Amino acid sequence: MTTVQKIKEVEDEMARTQKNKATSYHLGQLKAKLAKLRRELISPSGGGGGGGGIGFDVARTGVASVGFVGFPSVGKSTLMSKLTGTHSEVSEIDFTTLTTVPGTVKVHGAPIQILDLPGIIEGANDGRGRGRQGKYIVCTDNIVTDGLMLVIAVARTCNLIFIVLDVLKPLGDKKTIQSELEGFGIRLNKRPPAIMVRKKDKGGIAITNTVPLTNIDHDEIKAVLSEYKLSNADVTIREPNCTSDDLVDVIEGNRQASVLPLFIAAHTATRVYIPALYVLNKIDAISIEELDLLYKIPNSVPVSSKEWMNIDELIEKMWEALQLVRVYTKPRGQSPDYSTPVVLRRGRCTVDDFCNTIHKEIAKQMKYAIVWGSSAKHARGQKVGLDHVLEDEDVVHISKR
Ligand SMILES: Nc1nc2c(ncn2[C@@H]2O[C@H](COP(=O)(O)OP(=O)(O)OP(=O)(O)O)[C@@H](O)[C@H]2O)c(=O)[nH]1
Ligand SMILES: [K+]
Ligand SMILES: [Mg+2]
Repeated sequence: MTTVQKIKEVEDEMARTQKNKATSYHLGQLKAKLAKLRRELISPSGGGGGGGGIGFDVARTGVASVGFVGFPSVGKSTLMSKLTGTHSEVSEIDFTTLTTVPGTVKVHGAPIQILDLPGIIEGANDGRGRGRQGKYIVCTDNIVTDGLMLVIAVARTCNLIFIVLDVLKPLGDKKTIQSELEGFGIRLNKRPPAIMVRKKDKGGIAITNTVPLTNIDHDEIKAVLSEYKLSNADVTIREPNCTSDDLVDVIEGNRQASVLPLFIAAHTATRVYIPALYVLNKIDAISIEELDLLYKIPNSVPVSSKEWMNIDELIEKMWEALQLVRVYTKPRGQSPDYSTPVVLRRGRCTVDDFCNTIHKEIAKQMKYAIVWGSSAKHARGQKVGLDHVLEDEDVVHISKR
């Protein structure tokens, strides 16, 4: 049986099983099994097609990347071509784009890589998906690429995902795409669950919760743990409305950190937490009243790629979601260089990060730095060390020994 067939079997069994007290242990086991099988599918050795080939290893440029994910013909390539000036084939025929097409757009001085991707579809039996594992296959010349695996593999490495939707098609598509990505460890607009699992040598399973357990019970927790062969562990749950999926995420997320005791902090290994924007395309084809309703969808931006409507708002939202920090260099006795900012990411924007981005020797040579801008205490500039956290549009002078 292939991994895909095994996944299908577990999914079917989960669909057949009603959630109640008597089944919660069994459901917990199934959840964990499913997570393990999906991981197998995306790992290079898993034979799922996730391990490379055309389009998987695009040269990465720019300071951050945005991947375009959506069903066929929603207008991904139209948007990408117009944003970046790079040609990516457009047509009304589905599956026009067959591989990753990179382009670059400069936003507020920072080059951002845009990755146009093939359309993905749900389900197998509509005659379009053919080949290896039955699902989501795109064929080019003699090369067979597993389209979904390509999209998943590239999307996992992006700093932001645009889920592109066609406003003329049912917006339920949003849910479908989200759950496809979720199934492969991509968490959109979420943070790692506040759950800690600490492995011990003995003492069995001890569960502590600082919030009420509304969506998971002790049986289900134990079932998930036993699937991962954890028979002695302390589990601390601070996540409100924690589910067995959250628990699986945390355990899967830490799978590779085999050092004991095992402190399980997510956002490692197989779970990735990526911000997403829902780009509602083709608004040129709907009425103002319909447009008003669209504005109520969270994290969404209605646009028309073809008619270049509301693209400014899209670029601004993209900029905010990327959380980039531009820092301008000021050489001694000269004015700051505003033309080429050093671009850092929020959370990794200390003076040390700034130095290392320029050259790995600079931090060693630095005596102190002077910072002007919102992170500085005074307008005349503040003398700081390597630990100082910079803000967007700060100006920095590095004084060397
Ligand atoms: N009315 C309207 N049509 C659009 C818009 N954007 C794209 N289209 C049309 O939608 C069709 C599909 O556009 P593509 O850019 O090829 O779509 P895609 O999502 O890249 O498609 P695949 O690569 O096949 O997945 C084309 O006929 C475009 O001209 C838009 O904003 N408004
Ligand atoms: K198309
Ligand atoms: Mg396309």
